[in-house]
Amino acid sequence: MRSDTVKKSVLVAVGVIENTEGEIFICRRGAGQHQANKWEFPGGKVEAGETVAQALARELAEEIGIRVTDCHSFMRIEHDYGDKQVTLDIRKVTAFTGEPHGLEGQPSRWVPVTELHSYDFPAANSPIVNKLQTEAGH
Ligand SMILES: Nc1nc2c([nH]c(=O)n2[C@@H]2O[C@H](COP(=O)(O)OP(=O)(O)OP(=O)(O)O)[C@@H](O)[C@H]2O)c(=O)[nH]1
Ligand SMILES: [Mg+2]
Repeated sequence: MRSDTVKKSVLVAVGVIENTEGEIFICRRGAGQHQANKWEFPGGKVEAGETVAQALARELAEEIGIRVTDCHSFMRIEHDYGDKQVTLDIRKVTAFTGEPHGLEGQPSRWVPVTELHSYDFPAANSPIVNKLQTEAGH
């Protein structure tokens, strides 16, 4: 890449959705997607004119059919995959209506925080899993 070329980062709204048992909802990415077949926290790209909170609400309605009623900032991660640079703005979703399920045919499940490390997530996600485990006292 030429040294005067500035790589453009894709801003992504990501939801760490927690239930009352302290489990986290994760989905599996599709075979044709970037970071194919990895597990992820649901979310997607922030579109022009949207705030991160609006994008998160839209993505979680579209992908897993819930309505977010309470969330707060959890962390922000910049990561360069080489083929793509992403900025993940991660929000912890602590209240919602509806029961999350994969509306786009993607596998999904609730996972105890202590088991998250055994799932194959994109490399950018490691700090998220580490912070969740630290917060849970593990
Ligand atoms: N949703 C989500 N995206 C992630 C995570 N970790 C991570 O690196 N990403 C990256 O963020 C980027 C955008 O996410 P996305 O593919 O869900 O975007 P989207 O829902 O708008 O998808 P689309 O392009 O199929 O419409 C992808 O390059 C993906 O690899 C994660 O935990 N959740
Ligand atoms: Mg998505």
